[in-house]
Amino acid sequence: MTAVANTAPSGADVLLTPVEHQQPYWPDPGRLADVVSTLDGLPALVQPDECDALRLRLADVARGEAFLLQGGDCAELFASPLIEPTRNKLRCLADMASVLRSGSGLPCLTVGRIAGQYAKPRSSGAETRGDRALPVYRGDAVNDLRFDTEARTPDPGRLLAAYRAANRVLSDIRRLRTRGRALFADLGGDFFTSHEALLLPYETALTRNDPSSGRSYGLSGHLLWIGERTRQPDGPHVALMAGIRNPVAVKIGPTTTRADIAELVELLDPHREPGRLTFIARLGANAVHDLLPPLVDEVLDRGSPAVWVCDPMHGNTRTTADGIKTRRFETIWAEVRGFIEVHRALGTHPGGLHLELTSRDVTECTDEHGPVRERDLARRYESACDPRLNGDQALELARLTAPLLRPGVRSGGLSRAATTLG
Ligand SMILES: O=C[C@H](O)[C@H](O)COP(=O)(O)O
Ligand SMILES: C=C(OP(=O)(O)O)C(=O)O
Repeated sequence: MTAVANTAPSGADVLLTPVEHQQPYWPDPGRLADVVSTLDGLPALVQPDECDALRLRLADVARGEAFLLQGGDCAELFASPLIEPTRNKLRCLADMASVLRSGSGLPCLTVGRIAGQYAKPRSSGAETRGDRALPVYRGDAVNDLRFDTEARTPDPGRLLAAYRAANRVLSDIRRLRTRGRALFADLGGDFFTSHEALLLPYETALTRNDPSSGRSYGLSGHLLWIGERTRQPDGPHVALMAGIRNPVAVKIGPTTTRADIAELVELLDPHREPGRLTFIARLGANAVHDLLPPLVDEVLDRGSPAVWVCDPMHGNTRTTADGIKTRRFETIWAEVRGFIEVHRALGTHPGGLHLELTSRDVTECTDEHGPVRERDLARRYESACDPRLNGDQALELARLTAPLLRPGVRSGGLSRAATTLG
């Protein structure tokens, strides 16, 4: 497959030209080619059998026999005083998983937005401060958050730095697995990585053939997802994910149609394999009741066993009068509740949560009944991109969600899919 890589036109045009498929303009195509060839020669970050193991665990979720907790940073950073130790990230997910498990009676599968979440799709190519416009920050794998021209210029060398950073985090996870028995017991015995497969040159370089099965795997992470902005059925991201054997997910926003869902199912899971495909709905608290049912229905009509996960973050972002991007805890919770209600009404399984969160005591999302009001946001706003739940908010969301998972039909989606398949 040919990776799409945008190269810069010239000068200020870089700021103004819309980018294709969310690929940054790399000003030095020769350097990009060198980096890709270096990445081609580096060892895979994860192994095919680990991806297969996750697919099997996700099949349990597809059958309604487990719940998925997927969470972590909006944008991981290479290095910064704000960087959170891997152990703390895993502990936060482990605490949530314990609460979800004991409250719901279901096993909880934990997957981090971790060890690869270094690239961000953006709504605009430029960020303007005062009278100065620069390329927007697209994640540490592309450019630097600092607002100056050099820092914001996409640098292909950062793709190699992303590989090294992911490798370091994976080493941390492996070390914790050996030494942190209690931590891994709370995580559910195992832990998997995931990120948005956004940067095509990077993801293509880490797509490898597995000699034992003869199949291709995306070996930059266990679960790779396609974002809401790059989920076009005829786009390069869907084509790349269609060609790999990993479990894959697709984020779906409010403009998603039944026809989109139908095409995505055919392209990404033609064999209707439980655990292969996950839809991550991020529809917004106000829209979930109206928009989700026809999409779930289309999945059922297709005989697809796709897992349904709720991302209550990305459909509920707002900007304060002071220009701070935030989300209300109450609205996040309302979307989770709506998502579960829709699935209960349809007899399908509300399979999981996908959250931007941190164990750190940040003030990025407001909570009307907790300590973070709008006036507090600037106090400890550390995210490089979107607002995350802090440790207390994340645990509270798990506490509220768990009891709603207990009653109800647990195998609706798959059993209706099986019936349709005859
Ligand atoms: O995390 C997701 C996206 O990258 C983010 O929501 C885009 O934010 P923007 O609208 O500020 O570009
Ligand atoms: C960009 C993201 O989400 P979405 O594609 O749903 O906007 C994300 O989860 O980082």
